[in-house]
Amino acid sequence: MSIKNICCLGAGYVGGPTCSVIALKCPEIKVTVADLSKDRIAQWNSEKLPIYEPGLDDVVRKCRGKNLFFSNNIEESILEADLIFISVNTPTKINGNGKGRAADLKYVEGAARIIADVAQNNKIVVEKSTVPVRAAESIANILIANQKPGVTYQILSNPEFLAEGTAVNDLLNADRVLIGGENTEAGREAVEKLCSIYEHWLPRKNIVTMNTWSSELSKLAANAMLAQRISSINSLSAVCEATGADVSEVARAVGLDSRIGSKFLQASVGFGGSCFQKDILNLVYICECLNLPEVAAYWQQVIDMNEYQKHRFTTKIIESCFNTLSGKKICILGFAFKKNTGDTRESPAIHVAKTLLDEGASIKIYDPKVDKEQIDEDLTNPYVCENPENYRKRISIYTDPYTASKDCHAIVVCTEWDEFVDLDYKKIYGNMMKPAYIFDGRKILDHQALINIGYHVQTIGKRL
Ligand SMILES: NC(=O)c1ccc[n+]([C@@H]2O[C@H](COP(=O)([O-])OP(=O)(O)OC[C@H]3O[C@@H](n4cnc5c(N)ncnc54)[C@H](O)[C@@H]3O)[C@@H](O)[C@H]2O)c1
Ligand SMILES: O=c1ccn([C@@H]2O[C@H](COP(=O)(O)OP(=O)(O)O[C@H]3O[C@H](CO)[C@@H](O)[C@H](O)[C@H]3O)[C@@H](O)[C@H]2O)c(=O)[nH]1
Repeated sequence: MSIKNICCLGAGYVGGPTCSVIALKCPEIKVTVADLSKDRIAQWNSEKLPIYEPGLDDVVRKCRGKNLFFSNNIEESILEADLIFISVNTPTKINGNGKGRAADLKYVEGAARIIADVAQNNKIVVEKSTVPVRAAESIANILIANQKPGVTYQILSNPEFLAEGTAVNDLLNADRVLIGGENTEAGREAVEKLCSIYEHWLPRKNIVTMNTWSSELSKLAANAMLAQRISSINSLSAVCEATGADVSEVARAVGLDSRIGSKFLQASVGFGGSCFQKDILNLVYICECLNLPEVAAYWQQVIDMNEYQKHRFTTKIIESCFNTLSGKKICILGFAFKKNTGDTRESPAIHVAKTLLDEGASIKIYDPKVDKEQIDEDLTNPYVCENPENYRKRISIYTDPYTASKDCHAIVVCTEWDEFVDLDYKKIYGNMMKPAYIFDGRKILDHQALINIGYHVQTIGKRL
């Protein structure tokens, strides 16, 4: 029997867009995205979705209320479903064993327990969250230990590779879909059923099936290798600054080798986002637990290089501004971890803002998609600052870049939003303190044009 009813536990950056695209491409399947959070579900059911993703509004508008539903009724959604995606968050543990490195599987476990409690008939349970290798075994253990008579489960691994800011396009045109399952008749049958969903819009050759543990590890490996490229080019950006080479030219030359390729070689203030750091730390932890310390140290270096890059960038700002920021006003352009998203998780802008605040500066922030409340939460939570009021009185948030930069000593570009490229930098210069500095952490501006206006310009991987 083919899949008629899908439920997804977790209406976040993955569950929401993934299920919206499934609903769009599989009109005969009822798709319900269920979440514990009342606020999040209310937003999914409103005109303003909880996440900003280009193209997502259209997809949701086409399907919502027809075959796509967002609900807090988790039990009912599970009861009705033939196939259940677990798409809950798997953050880095903040307490206990593996603190600061291991993935916290409490939400995955919670989801498995609800399924075990509620299920009355056979279910295919699909691990979509990014998890440590062999997590599917833990899910299976919970389900089997609580199994009701006549109910059977198949657990599949189906990691998600979408990137924020391009999620809809990534889902519609996925390079590959991975599906890991058991090599038994029932396992292969479950894999086929999941394949048939993706085959509504992707060619079969893009759907790769493998054993469950390979599928789980491939997700961590893909993120580790993508982040490794960024850390590699960022490490070379330091060499460029010290020698007079230009990292964009080096990246172009290296990327033209078809064995290397040109993607993910953009030097920057450092990578951010909810995945790279978390997933590499998870990989490092797994390697340590497997008694592979050399492998753990190898991947840890990708994170260390990212920290070094963020630190190098903020040090450059402080040193350029006569080694003191006390009483100075600095404008931060961009707070999201990359363009075309409002997500700020692990954004390098948080590191930049914190360092500038700790140096005594006042900061004026503009980002086209990040809410004021989010910035306040990011900069005043206990992991970032000890005295929120001391920070708050020196943070202001603006809805346009011209007011944000007025009377500032420096502008720091933290996110590569397209609109920052075409600002009227002459007008901005006129309203800034002199000497006026620009620190381009994303290498998106026309540096020579800025120098001609009168700015002091610094960027990554190039001496100006
Ligand atoms: N964000 C990305 O771009 C991305 C891409 C690929 C993979 N991933 C992985 O996908 C997973 C989800 O990431 P995300 O960014 O969507 O997280 P998120 O925090 O945006 O969303 C997770 C949602 O799960 C909900 N939730 C937690 N426990 C639940 C339960 N028992 N039942 C129902 N809902 C529950 C939370 O309330 C939250 O709304 C993570 O493992 C992440 O590593 C993320
Ligand atoms: O050449 C580059 C490419 C990216 N970045 C930065 O790296 C971070 C991550 O960017 P990106 O990978 O595009 O976005 P994510 O949404 O974090 O997506 C990554 O993490 C997801 C979650 O696991 C995976 O599904 C995706 O395949 C993987 O690309 C951002 O801060 C980017 O600015 C650079 O600095 N230089």
